[in-house]
Amino acid sequence: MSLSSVLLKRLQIQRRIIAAVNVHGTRSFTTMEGHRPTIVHKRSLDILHDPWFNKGTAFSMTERDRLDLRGLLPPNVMTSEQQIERFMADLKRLELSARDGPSDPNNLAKWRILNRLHDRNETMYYKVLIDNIEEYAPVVYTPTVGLVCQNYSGLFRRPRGMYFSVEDRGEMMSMVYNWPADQVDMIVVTDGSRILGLGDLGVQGIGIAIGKLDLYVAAAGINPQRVLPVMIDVGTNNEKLLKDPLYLGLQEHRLDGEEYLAVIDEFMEAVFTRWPNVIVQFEDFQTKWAFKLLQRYRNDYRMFNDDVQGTAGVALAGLLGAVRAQGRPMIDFPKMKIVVAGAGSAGIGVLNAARKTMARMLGDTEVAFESARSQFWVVDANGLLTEERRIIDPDARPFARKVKETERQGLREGAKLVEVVQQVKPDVLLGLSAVGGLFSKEVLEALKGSTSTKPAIFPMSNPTKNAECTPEDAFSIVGDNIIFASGSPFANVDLGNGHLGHCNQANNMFLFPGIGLGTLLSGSRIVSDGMLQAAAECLAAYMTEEEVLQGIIYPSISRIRDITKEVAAAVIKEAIEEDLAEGYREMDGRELKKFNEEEIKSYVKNNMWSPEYPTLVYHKD
Ligand SMILES: NC(=O)C1=CN([C@@H]2O[C@H](COP(=O)(O)OP(=O)(O)OC[C@H]3O[C@@H](n4cnc5c(N)ncnc54)[C@H](O)[C@@H]3O)[C@@H](O)[C@H]2O)C=CC1
Ligand SMILES: CC(=O)C(=O)O
Ligand SMILES: [Mg+2]
Repeated sequence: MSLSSVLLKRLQIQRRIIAAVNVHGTRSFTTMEGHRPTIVHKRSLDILHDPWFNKGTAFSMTERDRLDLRGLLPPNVMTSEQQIERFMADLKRLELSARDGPSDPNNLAKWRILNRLHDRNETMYYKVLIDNIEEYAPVVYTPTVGLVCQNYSGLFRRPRGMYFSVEDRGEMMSMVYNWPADQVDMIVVTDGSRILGLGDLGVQGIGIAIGKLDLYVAAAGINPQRVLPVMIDVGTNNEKLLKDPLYLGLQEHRLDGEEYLAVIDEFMEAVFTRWPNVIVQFEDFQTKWAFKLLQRYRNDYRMFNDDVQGTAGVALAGLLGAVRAQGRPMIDFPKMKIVVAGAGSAGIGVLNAARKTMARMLGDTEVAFESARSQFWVVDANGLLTEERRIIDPDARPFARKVKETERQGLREGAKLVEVVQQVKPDVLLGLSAVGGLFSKEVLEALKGSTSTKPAIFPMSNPTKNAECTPEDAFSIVGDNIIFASGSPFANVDLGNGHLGHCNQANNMFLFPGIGLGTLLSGSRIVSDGMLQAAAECLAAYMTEEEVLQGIIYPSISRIRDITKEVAAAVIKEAIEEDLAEGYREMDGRELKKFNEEEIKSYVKNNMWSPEYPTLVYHKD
């Protein structure tokens, strides 16, 4: 063979590799692509400073030669296992030095160490997170992420994600091209106006978008090169931040009305123009805007609101679990008496979903829908919500109790939570109020009068300090025979009789990653109500009868990758049934529609990214 034909042959091979990589993106889906190398367009220090490609001391000698890395790393080549061993020893050192167990400053220090790893080597970061998800989800996600957001100005080192501000009006369409990835699958966007139960944290809310996307990678196997955390800075109404000289965001009051909508509209148009297949998750927008934005965009864009829709599905799964845990059939759900404390985006989302499900079980008629309404008592900052309330948020209005009903029950407009619990004797007491300790000793004492054989207590507010009660209080005051599920994680409680009181975590993390992944892989242009319902039902059915009877109504977080896979498959199946599935990449919509349940599950599994180092090959731009 002549030299020119050898060169030609090489060029052809190289083109084939590049074509394959262009189809599949720069980082391999290991399960789909085996050991196909990844083509990179940089070398030397640029590689080491790029967390997407960096492997640190794990670069092999041949790779070091190929990528001009010789001399830039210590000579000892390590395996990824050795690297993680070294890293974990560093992380664990904190625990050894904390005599009184993990405290807040300790968790912040852990977040810092993990964040530094995230900055320098993404593959290793996600391997650590996935392999130790139970231990570190509470650090990268709730509760510690709340503390991180509160302290973000001090913790900020390297930027992550994109920031769009009021000052960028008219520029967003071009700004999106500053992001280096040609493909983005998942955006989590916040305006920082209601971060967990911590209120308006302005630009510092970016931390929650980062934390949610960490779960997208760890639980749903979304490729970390294709996620984008976004902060839309329209100012803040947090007076402390407005005066703080170290604050990183715009120091002006929040934009409102049409001007605010114009900024969000511009952002949506820009991201969907550059990445038409992206999914946008709205996160922690104040209630005032959460519903309006959802209605504005949900029929035209691939988007959903996690606090309204994700939380609704997770709570619904828990409510159905609570029925099963009493040994009753699911069909008894419409008989449950439910007191909800909190009528914000999360509370109203849950109420709507639960009412619709009850109505469906009762025959799906208007009469059924009306009758389901009477199973709910809503208590907000002004007490029991009735039709006598002078100003009612339109989204909460359908849940205002009728005056006559209220009188019959010995209640009245504005009645206190404790009175409502005393009179109603509910099966479920659910908190989405963001008020820590709201389920006080008196409220829990009142719940002892519940007509349920196993009352359910759901203090769902985040982070931990905002939980409406602790499991210790719930079990010690109401008794051992309860179901407990909180938004942030708590350790199981020693009941002192050889038994443990099980603490479930009722958090939308069990749904949003699967909703996002399922929508992505189905290729549906919208996130339909049916897809969300399918996700909730999948979570509700995930726990076995035996587990549920023991009060275990949600999976342990160690199973989050598995439940996410199941949820994603359920979402795809529903998208197919609703004729919404258009396919994803090489998977044509028509092909997808032929899949049976098992085939859908393996399709999901095969498309989940795993943190393994690909072999890197340099190619000039
Ligand atoms: N576990 C989970 O997956 C989720 C938990 N959440 C949590 O839910 C909480 C609320 O979120 P949003 O609804 O968006 O907030 P929001 O601020 O819009 O709503 C709070 C609601 O609580 C009510 N409230 C305030 N004080 C009260 C009191 N003393 N008694 C009864 N109600 C009272 C307010 O009137 C309002 O209706 C936050 O802590 C958030 O972290 C939100 C989404 C998901
Ligand atoms: C979990 C969550 O989304 C929240 O607390 O806002
Ligand atoms: Mg949220």
